[in-house]
Amino acid sequence: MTQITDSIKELTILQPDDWHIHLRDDDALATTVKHAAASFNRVICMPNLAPPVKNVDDARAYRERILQHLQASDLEAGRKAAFDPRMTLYLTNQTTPKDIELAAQSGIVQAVKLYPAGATTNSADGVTDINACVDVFEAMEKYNLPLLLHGEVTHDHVDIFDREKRFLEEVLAQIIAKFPTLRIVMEHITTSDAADFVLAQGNQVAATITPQHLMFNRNHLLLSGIKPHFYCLPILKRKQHQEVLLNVATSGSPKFFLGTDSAPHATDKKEAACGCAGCYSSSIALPLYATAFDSIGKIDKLEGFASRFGAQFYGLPVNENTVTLTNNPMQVPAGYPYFDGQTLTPLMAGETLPWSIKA
Ligand SMILES: NC(=O)N[C@@H](CC(=O)O)C(=O)O
Ligand SMILES: [Zn+2]
Ligand SMILES: [Zn+2]
Repeated sequence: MTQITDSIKELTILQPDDWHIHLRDDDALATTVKHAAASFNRVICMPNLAPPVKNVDDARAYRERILQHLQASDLEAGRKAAFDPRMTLYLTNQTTPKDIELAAQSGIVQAVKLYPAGATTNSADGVTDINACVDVFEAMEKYNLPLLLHGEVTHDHVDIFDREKRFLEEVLAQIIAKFPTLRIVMEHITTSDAADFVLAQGNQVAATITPQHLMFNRNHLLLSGIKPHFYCLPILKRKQHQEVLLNVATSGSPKFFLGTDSAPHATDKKEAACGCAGCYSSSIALPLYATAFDSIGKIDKLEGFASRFGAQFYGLPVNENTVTLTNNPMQVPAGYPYFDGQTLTPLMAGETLPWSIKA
């Protein structure tokens, strides 16, 4: 499907899906849904609302709120029909096998998300003891519902840059050993350790990769003044890790696929003495990924990563419509209007990207 024409530098690929996005709720949806639906067909909506999406009823109600904003938006009819928010349940210490059974039968819940308690934004209700989840993991195996992981340990004494690596050894390896057929996605991987770990497992274990972890490293966050819009969790790592992530994302391995982790926080919540974690990228995600892939001459690998491998992992058909990216530069907006008069600052605000979406 990938068509590259050297002279005009255009790339037409099957419509991508975003397998990890935060749309938030209520008034925030007026901004986030429009941006997501402009680029993606299926999106996996993360459940870390306050309160979280804990069961099928919550998921169904949240999905309805999302779809209402889609109808209210100015999208043309074709895109409306294709946009399909897929829901996740937030795993808590109280989640039961029955919740899993109902989720699997619902037709709208695509996966279950595990946040170690305290690991990231709105994770206070997350799991405190993985051993208490045994019957739930068994049910997920039985009903073939994947487990999505925010893969970081949370002990105070573990350095922030080591938390993902420690999770692989101390938590993920145990889960895989006990539940060998459970399908697992390590979300937003940030290290060569995670890439190697995922590669060493069977096909039931995969990973998503964000645009920021492909394009940036901790120098971008911390050198020449702290840059709050590069702050997300898991935190950006060393350049060596960035390079490995870019290599595996462009390798053609179906274990790695697109998940933006687009995580909106109003500008004044990011540019603050105690700034929130999360990069907003959904509106410019395709130009960002195209720029990252093209930076090492691998733009031809974008379609697999963005439009095929995620669907394949989740057992869904690939999309039928296409999107064309062009090597015409675009300027990233300085900000977007957000609810209650706030603004939202995207990743790379005000900067120029070499790739854009063809109208
Ligand atoms: N990635 C982030 O830094 N933040 C996400 C939560 C998450 O995905 O960990 C958010 O919801 O803000
Ligand atoms: Zn996370
Ligand atoms: Zn996330």
